[in-house]
Amino acid sequence: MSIIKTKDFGIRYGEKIVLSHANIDVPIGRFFAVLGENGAGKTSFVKALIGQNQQISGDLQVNAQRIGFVPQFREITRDYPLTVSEFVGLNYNQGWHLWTNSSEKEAIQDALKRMDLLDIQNKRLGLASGGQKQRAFVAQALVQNPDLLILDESTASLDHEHKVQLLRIVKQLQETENLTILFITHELKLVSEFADGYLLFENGEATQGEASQLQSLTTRLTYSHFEDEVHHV
Ligand SMILES: Nc1ncnc2c1ncn2[C@@H]1O[C@H](COP(=O)(O)OP(=O)(O)OP(=O)(O)O)[C@@H](O)[C@H]1O
Repeated sequence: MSIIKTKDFGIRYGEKIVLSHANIDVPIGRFFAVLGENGAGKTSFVKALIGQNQQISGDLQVNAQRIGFVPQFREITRDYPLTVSEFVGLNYNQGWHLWTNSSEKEAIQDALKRMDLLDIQNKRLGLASGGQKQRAFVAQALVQNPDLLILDESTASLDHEHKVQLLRIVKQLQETENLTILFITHELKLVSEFADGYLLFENGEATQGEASQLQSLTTRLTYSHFEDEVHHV
C-alpha cells in the first residue's frame, strides 16, 4: 500500500515551474532518500506533502495519519534555556497550558527513549552536542507518533560518526515500527547504506528507484558534479 502517491503532480511559484507531471509511489514502511541538486524542488515537494504549498496541480495522495517534519534550520544558541525534554515536549505547550499531563509526559519519555536521549533529558539543549541536538529535533517530531517522518538534511552539520549514529537510529525506527522515512540529503554515498529507495528531483521532473540503483546513481551524480567543477575552472 502507498503512503504517498502522485499523478501528473506539479508545483510552481507564479510563472516558475518547479515540478511537472510527477508520478510518484512511495509504499508504506520504506526509507526513501530524497535527492537532487540545490533548487531542484525537494523542499517544495515536502512542503506540498505537509500542506504548506498551495500552488500545486494534479493528484497528490498522502495516506498518513500524522506527519513528523524535522526542518533543515534550527537556531539553538548556547544560551537556549530549555532542557532537552522540555524542547521535545514543546508542541504540547501552545502557550495556554504550561504543564504536560501524564499521557503527554509518557509520549515525551517514549520519544526521548527512541532517540537515545534519556540520559541527557535534563541537560540544556543549548549545551548539547550537534548530534544530540539533531536527535532532539527528531524526538520532537516523534512525540506525536507520526507514521511518516520527514528529515530535511538532518546529517548536514554532523561529523561522520554522528551522521552514522543518527541514520542507524532512524533506520531502526523504520524497521521496528514500520515508520516511513523521507530523508532529504546531498550525502548520497552515506544514505545509500541505509535507504531502500529514492526520489530524485532533476530538471523539473521526479523519478524514483530502488536501493539497488542508488549505487549507480551515486556514481552518475558524483561524476556530473565533478564535470561541473572542471567546467567552472
Ligand atoms: N516561496 C518561494 N517563492 C518563489 N520561489 C521559490 C520559493 N521557494 C522555493 N522557490 C524556488 O523553487 C525552486 C525549488 O526550491 P526548493 O527549496 O524546493 O529546492 P531544494 O531542492 O529543496 O533546494 P536545496 O537543496 O537548496 O534546499 C528554487 O528555484 C527556489 O528558488
